[in-house]
Amino acid sequence: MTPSPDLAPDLAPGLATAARPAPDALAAARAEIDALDDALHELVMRRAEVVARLAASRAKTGSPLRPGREAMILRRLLSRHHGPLPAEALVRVWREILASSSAQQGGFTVAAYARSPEHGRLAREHFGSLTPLRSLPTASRALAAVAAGEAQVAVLPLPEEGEAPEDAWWTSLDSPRLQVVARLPFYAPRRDGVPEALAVAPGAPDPSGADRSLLRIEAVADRSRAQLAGALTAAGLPPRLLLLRREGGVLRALAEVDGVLAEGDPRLAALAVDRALPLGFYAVPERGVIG
Ligand SMILES: O=C(O)C(=O)C[C@]1(C(=O)O)C=C[C@@H](O)C=C1
Repeated sequence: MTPSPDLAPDLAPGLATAARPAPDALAAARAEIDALDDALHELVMRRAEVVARLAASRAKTGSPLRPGREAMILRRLLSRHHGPLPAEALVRVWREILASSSAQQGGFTVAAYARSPEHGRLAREHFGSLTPLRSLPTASRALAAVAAGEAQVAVLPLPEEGEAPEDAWWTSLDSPRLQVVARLPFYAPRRDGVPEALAVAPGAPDPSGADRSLLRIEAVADRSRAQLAGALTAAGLPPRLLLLRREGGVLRALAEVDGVLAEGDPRLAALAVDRALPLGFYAVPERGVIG
């Protein structure tokens, strides 16, 4: 006779015991989880109250959104993180907390030029699942939404060598009015081949302690990549990356340099080019350990 499915565990009692904890062990684990959830919930509510007090005080001026401070918080938590919870899950939880914390201080809308679905997902994951997100068909429309105050931050694809002219948003970024303030994703150990994005917002970002800046260079006379890199290095700004575009007799380059670079920096005066405009900076993303 074939045993009924209900009777099957009795035929392999060892297996049934291993798969299911004894009822009292299950109840005890759940009671412990309930107590921990209550403790976590208390702390999350207390955190939101501190943010509300900060918002009500005049201690903070400027944008509610502070990507540099957020990066410092995440780096600190990642450096103390251990145990079975994946670091990516920790970051996802805190991205939601930080996004709602910014929203608590006045609310914000993201304008994303989602060139691919992955770009849209990057914006959503970074700025939280509850944040209003407008998906716009071009980079210039996303930037215009921020310039008009309809959105507080634009998410745009990371610049690439040889991109289409309409995608090369950095060539016309109206800095220092709008500046690059973050690079997305902030934490991504397993993102090989997945695109990255930059966030652009009004005004200057806060330094995070480990930052990289973007600098737009214009030169009327043609220069080779090596000549431009040499000029930057001679001015104390060795480029980590240099994108070049030649359009209408003007050479435009985008240099990525270590540290914080802002208008008035003496290294800019030492730079032998026609025009050099800092476009903002971002916290160096944490790439974590792959595995
Ligand atoms: O530190 C601040 O300025 C805050 O507003 C607090 C807080 C946070 O929740 O920790 C919220 C939003 C900012 O983007 C960064 C940090």
